[in-house]
Amino acid sequence: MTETALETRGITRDYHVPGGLFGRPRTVRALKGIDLAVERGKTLAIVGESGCGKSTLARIIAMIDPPTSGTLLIDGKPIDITAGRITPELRRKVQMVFQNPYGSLNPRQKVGNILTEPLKLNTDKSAAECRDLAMDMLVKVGLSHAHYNRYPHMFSGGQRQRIAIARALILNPLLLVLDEPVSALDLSVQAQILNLLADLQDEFGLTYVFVSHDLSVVRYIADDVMVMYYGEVVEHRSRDAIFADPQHSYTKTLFAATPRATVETIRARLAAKAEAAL
Ligand SMILES: Nc1ncnc2c1ncn2[C@@H]1O[C@H](COP(=O)(O)OP(=O)(O)OP(=O)(O)O)[C@@H](O)[C@H]1O
Repeated sequence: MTETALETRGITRDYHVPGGLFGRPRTVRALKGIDLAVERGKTLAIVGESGCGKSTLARIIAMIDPPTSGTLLIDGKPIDITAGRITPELRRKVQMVFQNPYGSLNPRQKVGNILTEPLKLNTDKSAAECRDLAMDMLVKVGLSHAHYNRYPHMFSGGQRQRIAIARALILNPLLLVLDEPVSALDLSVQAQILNLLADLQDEFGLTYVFVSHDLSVVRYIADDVMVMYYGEVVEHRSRDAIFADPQHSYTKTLFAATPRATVETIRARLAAKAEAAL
């Protein structure tokens, strides 16, 4: 195990766009040489406007898509993402949580199956052991054993995202790539999921790459913040430094254009709710 859970060196990604009726085929360079490193147990937030390349980078880090050039290193080892080269052991180390908890869970599978399937496919644990691990994980993400035999449609958005997080954690990964994991949720539910992610990070020593366009969320969850603009990194510093004194003109514009509720507001609402319930 290395101290650097994730590193990228000069990652680029081109998309080939076929020509339309009048246009010629062209190549879009979505990532223009991304260098980053994330220490074990830390959270790197990636921010930037729509289309700057956040999701493209997230999918490369999660080994879902290959880069056009450059190197991805997981736990210090360079990864070859071409078909068939990712071993189950490597696949296990990086898991992804998506924005939409409604679309990312198979509606035909019970929660128990959703959680035990990765264990059955990737480990040689018995059915009973898989079931016990899934039950434990349900409790760790704030659900209960009674949820094991229910279907995803029987849950709220926040609960579904808890199931998606449980599925991501069941194989004991090193790194979670979270692509806008709370942006489809109500503000108070967002705060609950962010608190859960923070608790799980402490408990399991997880490393997070957290993609978000919401700076109040980033301020709450991140250790470091990387700002992207048209496929390039324009600023990458500690959260406190970047929020106190953004250096790049694009970062300044981005931060100035964010009148969203702060996490302090979310927290205050949660506290008020809890008080009201007493
Ligand atoms: N499959 C694709 N084919 C062609 N171009 C693509 C494809 N996927 C992404 N792109 C382009 O690559 C660039 C980066 O897109 P990407 O989705 O990574 O950005 P993003 O920052 O995640 O945006 P959003 O916040 O809207 O998801 C954009 O110009 C986008 O149009």
